[in-house]
Amino acid sequence: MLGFSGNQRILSHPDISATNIFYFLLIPALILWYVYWCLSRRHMIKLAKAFPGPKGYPIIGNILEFAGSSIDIFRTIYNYSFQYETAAVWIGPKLLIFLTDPRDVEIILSSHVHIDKAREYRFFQPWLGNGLLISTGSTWRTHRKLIAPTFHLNVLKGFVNLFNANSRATVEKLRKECGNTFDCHDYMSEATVEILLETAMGVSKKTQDQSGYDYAMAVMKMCDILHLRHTKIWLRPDWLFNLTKYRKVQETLLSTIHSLTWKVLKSKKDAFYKGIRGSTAQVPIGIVTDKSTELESKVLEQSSEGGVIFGQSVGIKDDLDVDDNDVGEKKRMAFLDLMIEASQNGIMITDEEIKEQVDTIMFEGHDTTAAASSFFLCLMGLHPEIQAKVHKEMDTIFGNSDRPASFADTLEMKYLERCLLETLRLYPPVPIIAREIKEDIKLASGGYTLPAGCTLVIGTFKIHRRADIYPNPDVYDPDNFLPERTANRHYYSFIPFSAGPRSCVGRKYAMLKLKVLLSTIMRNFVVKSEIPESDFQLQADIILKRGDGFKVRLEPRSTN
Ligand code: HEM
Repeated sequence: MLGFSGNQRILSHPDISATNIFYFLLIPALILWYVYWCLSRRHMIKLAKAFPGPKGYPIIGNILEFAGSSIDIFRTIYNYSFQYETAAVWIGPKLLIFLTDPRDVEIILSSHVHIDKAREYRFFQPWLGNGLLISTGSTWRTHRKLIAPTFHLNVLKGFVNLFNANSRATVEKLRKECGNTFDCHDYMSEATVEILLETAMGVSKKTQDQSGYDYAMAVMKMCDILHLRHTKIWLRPDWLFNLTKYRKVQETLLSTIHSLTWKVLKSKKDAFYKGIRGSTAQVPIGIVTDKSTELESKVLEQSSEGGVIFGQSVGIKDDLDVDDNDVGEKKRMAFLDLMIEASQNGIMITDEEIKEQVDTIMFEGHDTTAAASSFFLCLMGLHPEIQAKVHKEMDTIFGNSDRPASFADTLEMKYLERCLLETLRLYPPVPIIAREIKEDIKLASGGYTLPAGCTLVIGTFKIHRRADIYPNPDVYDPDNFLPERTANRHYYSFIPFSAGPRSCVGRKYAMLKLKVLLSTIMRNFVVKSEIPESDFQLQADIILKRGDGFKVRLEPRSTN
């Protein structure tokens, strides 16, 4: 009673309100928390101090420099990369360490331990669930083992007819744009979504009442929201994000995206129960290409010996390069066929988990290749002399024939492949890779040690433009990928598909599909482009794109 009346007296005192008491206690509590927080991070702060990097303000660090649009942020980071090869940057309490030395990158990417994605990937969770891109630990290991063989070259060869059919359909759509200046990215996005549906997912694009275009647009807008959450600190906590308009927009976009994934899954399961295996998409008459040739077998033989296939994986063998003998007949299935078969045969994978993997492959498999092919076309338009060599190669392989490209033809597209690799060097669709570092790691360069608890950012874009690795690093020069030039380069100095155990599972799929799609386009058109590379407005919202659009003009090729 006494206490109650005492409290009452204090609270009714004109100068001591409940609010005053709250602030009176809050301030020391905050100071105590800050001191505790600093003490608990002493080790990280000490190791971070050894790194070079831009000076920041107390508490907020360098946050103000990363507050602009995605184009501004990209420019800030790129400009800093000239000042600092390795840099520590504080975004409020968060420590980011940027690496651009291939020797340091190798330590991280080749490791089977440092495979955890940065916390920022959690923003993908409502969309991709626990799919391959963001999962970790035993879930990731089990699913990676299941999924990697579905992108083996022997599976991919079976997709060539569908790659051709869809590439021809794209050419017919593009024909209507002849003479106009237009953004080719929309066409590339639609094509890459539809190709994925018909190949890796094995369903006909015609069974979807929603077009690949709507899906691609929803994915693009979802990436915008995720990018906002990465760069605007107030959108990071879920409870604050949920109060904003973006939450509602995200829900609508995810409903478009997930409705396609569920439809794909249902359609594939229906086919499975009817005993249908393989893609249900029809290959138009006249598209079917020749079976294996001598050249094909020779190159495949080389590939199983040393991973020599599609230039970018020279000398390194990973889980996509398993020998034919390691992959039993049963396992040689396309992605979704295998997922469904596995779930029916007692392998513990639920429908929800399959759906998360479908979402992951659909996202990773379309937006990346759409960006790569759009950059490729812009660069062709800007370099007529290089384009002429691509045309010459096409004429040498196909003559005057308009036959579809066979797998063996793609192996002969050596110059086009070099142009593609050079495009991925200058404009890697995934411009950075981020990891959560759980233990201190000694780096190879500069005597630095990465502190446990930091977020590591591998600057692929900058690594690809290091003057000590690539002479004239900003110049588009496909000869950078001549065998004699690649032979002496550090393997981790070209990592558009990442590398090591968490490398891109779809890299061979991507290269084969891009070769068929781009060769079909190049056989039919001359590409023109007026905006010089120095005026490209690069923006890195998850996938590297041009903020100003991928503007090109097409003219029909007279030889066809
Ligand atoms: C030019 C095209 C592509 C590029 C440049 C690319 C690049 C990458 C990169 C850099 C990563 C690692 C990301 C990270 O660690 O944060 C990655 C992972 C991944 N990519 Fe690709 N990708 C491409 C095409 C594809 C395709 C066509 C597919 C599937 C059909 C695919 C499926 C995946 C998956 C599932 C992962 C996660 C792998 C794992 O964590 O185990 N990608 N990709």
